[in-house]
Formats: sequence, C-alpha cells, structure tokens
Amino acid sequence: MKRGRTVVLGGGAWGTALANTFAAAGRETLLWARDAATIEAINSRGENPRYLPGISLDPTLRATSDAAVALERATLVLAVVPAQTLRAVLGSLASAIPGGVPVVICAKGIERDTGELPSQVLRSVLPGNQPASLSGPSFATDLARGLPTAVTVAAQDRTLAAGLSAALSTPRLRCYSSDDLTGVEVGGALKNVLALAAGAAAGAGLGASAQAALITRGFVELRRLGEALGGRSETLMGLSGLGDLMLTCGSSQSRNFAYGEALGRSEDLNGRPLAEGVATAAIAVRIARERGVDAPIIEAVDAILKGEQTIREAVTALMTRPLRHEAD
Ligand SMILES: NC(=O)C1=CN([C@@H]2O[C@H](COP(=O)(O)OP(=O)(O)OC[C@H]3O[C@@H](n4cnc5c(N)ncnc54)[C@H](O)[C@@H]3O)[C@@H](O)[C@H]2O)C=CC1
Ligand SMILES: O=C(CO)COP(=O)(O)O
Repeated sequence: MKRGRTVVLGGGAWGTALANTFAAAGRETLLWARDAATIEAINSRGENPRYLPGISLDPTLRATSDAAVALERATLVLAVVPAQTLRAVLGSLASAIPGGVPVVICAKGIERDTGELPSQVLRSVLPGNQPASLSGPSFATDLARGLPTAVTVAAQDRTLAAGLSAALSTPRLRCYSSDDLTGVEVGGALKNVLALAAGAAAGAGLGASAQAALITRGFVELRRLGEALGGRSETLMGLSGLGDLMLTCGSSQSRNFAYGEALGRSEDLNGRPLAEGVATAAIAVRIARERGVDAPIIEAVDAILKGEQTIREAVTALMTRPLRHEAD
C-alpha cells in the first residue's frame, strides 16, 4: 500500500489516541475534528483535555476542522466517530474523501435504525471507497499513554487487509489482518452489549460467579448471532470478539461496563460518556428475533435499558429458563 497521509476523522478519545499513535511512529497524520477548542488544545498544547485528560500527546500531531484541506492528499482514512453518527459524518465529508482510498472504520456498533454494520453504511454513503474495520481490545487511554496492544484489521479483500495491517501497525499497536469483515464488526459491536450486562451484574452485587457465567453464556450469544450474520467462529474467538470481551467485561475503564455498573446501582444515567452498547442492544434484539437466534442475555440487557424489566426480574427469568445441553 502506498504510504502517505493518514487522516483520522473524529477528535474524541479513540480518534485522538489512534492519530497520536501514528504521529508518534513518525507517520504523516492529520486529525479532523469539529470542536474548535479540541483542535486548539491539540495544536498549541499537545493535549485533548475533554477526552484524554492528563495525557501528553506527541508534539508532531496536528488537528484541523478543514476537511477539504485535510483529506485532499489522504492515502488512508480512519473513521472514528460513534456508530450511530457514522452515516451523517461520512455523508457530510463524502465529497472531500478521495475515491479509491480505503476507509478503516474504528466504531463499534450496529446502526440502530437500519441494522446495518458500519461497513454497510460506508458502502452506501461512499460506494467508491473500500471499507475496512479496526477492532480489538484497546482502551484509548492505554494506547494514548503508549501502552501496547493488538487488534484486528479486516477487509473483504485479503491483500487489502494485509496492506492495512502493515500500514497501521506501530511498535505499540500490533494489527493482525483478517478477511472476515463481518465477524470483526459483529464481535466489536456485541461485546459492548455484554459489557453492559457484566457491569450491571457487578453494580447489582450479583457476585463473581454470576459475572463469569454471564460473560460465558453471553459469548455464546455473540458467536451465534455473529455466525448468523456471516461471521466466522474463529474470528469471533479472536481479538475483536473474545479478546475485547475479556477487556471490557472486566474493567470499569470501559464506558459500557461503567454504564452497566451505574444501572446496577440504580444511579442517574444522564450525561454519562458514550456507551455504544445501548443503541446496539436494541437493534441486536431485532436482528436476533428476525434470524431466529436465541439471545436471552442480549434481550435482557435491552429490556433493562428500556425499563421493561428490573435486574432482579431479568436474573430470575434467565435462571428459570428450560434446562438445556450446554453445547446446543
Ligand atoms: N474510547 C475507546 O477506548 C475506544 C472506542 N472505540 C470506538 O470508537 C468510536 C468512537 O469512540 P470515542 O472516540 O471513544 O468516543 P468519544 O465520545 O470520546 O468521541 C466521539 C467523537 O465523535 C465526535 N462526533 C460525534 N458526532 C459527530 C458528528 N456528527 N460530526 C463530527 N464529529 C462527531 C465527537 O465530537 C467526538 O469527538 C466508538 O464506536 C467506540 O466504540 C473503539 C475502541 C476503543
Ligand atoms: O472498545 C473499547 C476497548 O476495546 C472501549 O470500550 P468502551 O467503549 O466500553 O469504553
């Protein structure tokens, strides 16, 4: 793949952390953001106090709100805005994104209104650009602090995926390539729903045993739904499925886990940071029903979020389901 300018769209926690990683590795990188104060803070003080407070960014990282100038010479674009805003953001930038340039989506979610995965959204908005997805266990604050991790970069075309993995890997970010775009996207989206469940169990004080049982059975649902949508089992067992599940279901550093925890403690949920799993839970339930996939934990998460069920009621319902063979 031709090496040139990487443009990261989105000045939130993950967009800033990724752009910072590439800049620190000496790659020509430009961060596009809409918030003037964020751009000013990155360019003049090397920090993003709103999304990555207390972290010093690489002095070479530059940010701009001028999409036309940023994207003019882009050879690679990363879309790092919330999944539910992806269509609007890409739509507004469509004329500035050069045709043929791969667009790597780093959002984790399923579009609530359509049931489309981020790559499907991209295909409908930017038919002249090949979609790819970057997903795996990777807290923005870890990466921004220079801590190492490994993720998966997927594209339908195996050669493109391998090229992207080489282009995006740095000494701190090891990118494995995959041609299972659907599996990688579904794994990243559904682990957020299960992190809400794990957080709610922790917040409600259900104990470590329940937590482990919930995550394990939740992972069965992630695999069932992922495979029903066309993802491969081994992908869902990889960094973007199991790997990210292990990370986000075990730490309050995850915004989804922390949201679930607050829910479990009956705390006020207004004004909390982004928790992608909330929107994804609703559409995942619809997709599971349409495809005849049994997903009781995902259903319970959605029902609790909608106030249709209490955590206590959900636990009783899950515990009294007909007994079954584990592997069925
Ligand atoms: N924060 C993390 O540790 C990780 C996040 N992700 C995923 O990355 C995606 C983005 O997450 P974060 O950056 O953490 O969220 P964030 O809440 O920190 O930032 C979101 C950014 O998107 C921007 N944005 C929202 N709507 C926009 C619009 N209409 N036009 C332009 N910009 C808009 C906001 O201004 C903000 O800069 C999510 O799907 C998340 O699941 C993936 C891996 C790690
Ligand atoms: O996806 C993530 C880590 O891999 C971040 O998870 P949260 O969005 O729950 O913070």
